[in-house]
Amino acid sequence: MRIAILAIGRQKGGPEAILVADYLARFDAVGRGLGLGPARLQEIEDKKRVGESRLLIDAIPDGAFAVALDERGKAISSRAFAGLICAKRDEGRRDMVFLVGGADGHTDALRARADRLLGFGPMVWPHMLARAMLAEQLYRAASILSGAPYHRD
Ligand SMILES: C[S@@+](CC[C@H](N)C(=O)[O-])C[C@H]1O[C@@H](n2cnc3c(N)ncnc32)[C@H](O)[C@@H]1O
Repeated sequence: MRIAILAIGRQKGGPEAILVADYLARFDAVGRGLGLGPARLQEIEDKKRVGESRLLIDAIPDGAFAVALDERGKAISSRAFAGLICAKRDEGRRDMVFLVGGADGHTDALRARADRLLGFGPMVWPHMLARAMLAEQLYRAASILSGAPYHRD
């Protein structure tokens, strides 16, 4: 199952970009044996929130399970997150995508389109940091599913 982070904004270099690239490469290395990956980051740019959310919706591949990252979303444990990815893979989904908004967040239309709203708690995180946190959780999920000792409860 292919994974994509569809994210508003472009980042040229910087610590968050290094973290995203590093964790997605680690995800691919562990996920290869699990039927997971490749994982990619697709950056999308627009200047208005409505336009941004529309571009994110349009970038969702047909049949993909879409998870919108949103501070209003439900927070789940890393093991539950791994379980969600595993369940979508086992359903035979070809794509799972994660939608990260810009400075103004997502529209109601995007939230309605998403199959799941995922929160990292009620605090608002910078969108570039949210990407990096998500990439780490993807790697952690793959490690959990592979039985590697990276994750400790
Ligand atoms: C700066 S935040 C947008 C905040 C905006 N006030 C809103 O209403 O969503 C940019 C993006 O980062 C992600 N993000 C920020 N904090 C988050 C959190 N606590 N949980 C999940 N995603 C978060 C979301 O994808 C959000 O659209």
